[in-house]
Amino acid sequence: MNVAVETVRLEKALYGGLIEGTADGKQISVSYALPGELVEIRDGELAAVLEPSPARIAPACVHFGQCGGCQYQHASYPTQTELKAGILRVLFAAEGLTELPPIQPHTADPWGYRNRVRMRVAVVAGKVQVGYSRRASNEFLPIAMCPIAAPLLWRAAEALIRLAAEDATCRRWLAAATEVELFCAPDESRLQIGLFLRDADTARFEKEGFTGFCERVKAAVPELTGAGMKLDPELSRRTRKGWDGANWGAAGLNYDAAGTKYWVSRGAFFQVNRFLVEELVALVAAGRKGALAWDLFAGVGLFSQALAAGFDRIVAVEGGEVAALDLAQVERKTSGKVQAVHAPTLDFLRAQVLQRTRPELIVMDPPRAGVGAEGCHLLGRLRAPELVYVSCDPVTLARDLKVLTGAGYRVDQLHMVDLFPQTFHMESVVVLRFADQ
Ligand SMILES: C[S@@+](CC[C@H](N)C(=O)[O-])C[C@H]1O[C@@H](n2cnc3c(N)ncnc32)[C@H](O)[C@@H]1O
Repeated sequence: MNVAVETVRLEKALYGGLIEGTADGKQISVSYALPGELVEIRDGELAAVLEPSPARIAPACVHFGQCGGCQYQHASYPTQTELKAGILRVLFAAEGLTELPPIQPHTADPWGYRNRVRMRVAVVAGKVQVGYSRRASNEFLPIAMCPIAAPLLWRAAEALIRLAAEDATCRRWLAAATEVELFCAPDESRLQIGLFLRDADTARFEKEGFTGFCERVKAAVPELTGAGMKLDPELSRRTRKGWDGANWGAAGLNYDAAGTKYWVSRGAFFQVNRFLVEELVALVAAGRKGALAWDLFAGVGLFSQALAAGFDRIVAVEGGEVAALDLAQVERKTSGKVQAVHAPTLDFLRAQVLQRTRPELIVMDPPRAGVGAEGCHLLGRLRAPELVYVSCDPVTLARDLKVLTGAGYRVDQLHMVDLFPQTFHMESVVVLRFADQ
């Protein structure tokens, strides 16, 4: 068998975790390396680091390199943020965006930061295990630690494994699950569990027993305040067997951040980094004032509620079912100052362009797909004095910024908020102003 071995001096970080260099005139890239390193690559994998970077450190997790979750644990934390800022600049430049303000990094403790994890559940050699997907595959990887998760989340995961080994009811429930989602308050005082089941019939049959399962978990993890179970969404889609599932205790949790209590129902989106939510909110609200602001892709109203301090009225648009219900509660709580609209952002924008509405501020925080070309063109026609674009995907962000700058906006501030340390993911906050302002 021919084994391809190459010795390469690596030069630059690519989005996704790969580091690229040139060997024999061709570009070659590899994971778990760093710019400046001389490495040996065998069949596309890092085989040896011949000259390590001074930024290389020992990874903290025993699963690093096998687990699909983290890509940067081998890099010192300051290096991780430099790599991300560099990648952002390269992605912007690829869209012709070169005359930009400096990127301001925002960081916090890079460990134990996740308030939510979604783990796979599988029975391996007769034992219930939790884990993630193995890197670049769909194979189940059982795990014994997850140092980026809040300690309570991993303690709860360990309790579930233990209960499955000791207790027949717990074993039945967990053996029927494909995934478990654990979500906690920022101070780890409260925990929510969501179980996703592989088998609708078992789930229906067992519905009565769910309370018993939750009570056993509560005895082991006193922070548990609520739990729910439903059919795995993927399975439910494929088999078209929709089912409501069962619930125990509170239907969500009050998440205290930036001086506000946010009600987050089980299953609704909430920012995942418990140490940086306040900083993110501060960057978006930043003392901004006016008569009307829009919060597009509003979730449970994280930014809307902060904007309520400075604006007379906030229109918050959310497309997801669960978050939209929470947002409707925010409308009641703020006596209508925050107006909740349950609609896709594009439908909302199309209608507003016709009505020629012009808010002073538009905040938008889309999922990875970004705002998209039509949305950006509509924003161009609206000519809002200020846009704050919060993005979790720098590729779609760069694509959208190209359209927005082409439509008359200019980039005023660029922030890289490192919501996802140890991974290649990054959050960006871009402040844009309409060019005639
Ligand atoms: C990244 S989250 C941001 C939520 C919120 N801004 C926050 O910080 O908590 C994106 C939100 O957009 C919603 N969403 C996704 N696609 C949408 C669409 N086409 N129109 C409106 N909302 C959408 C999701 O349900 C989710 O709540």
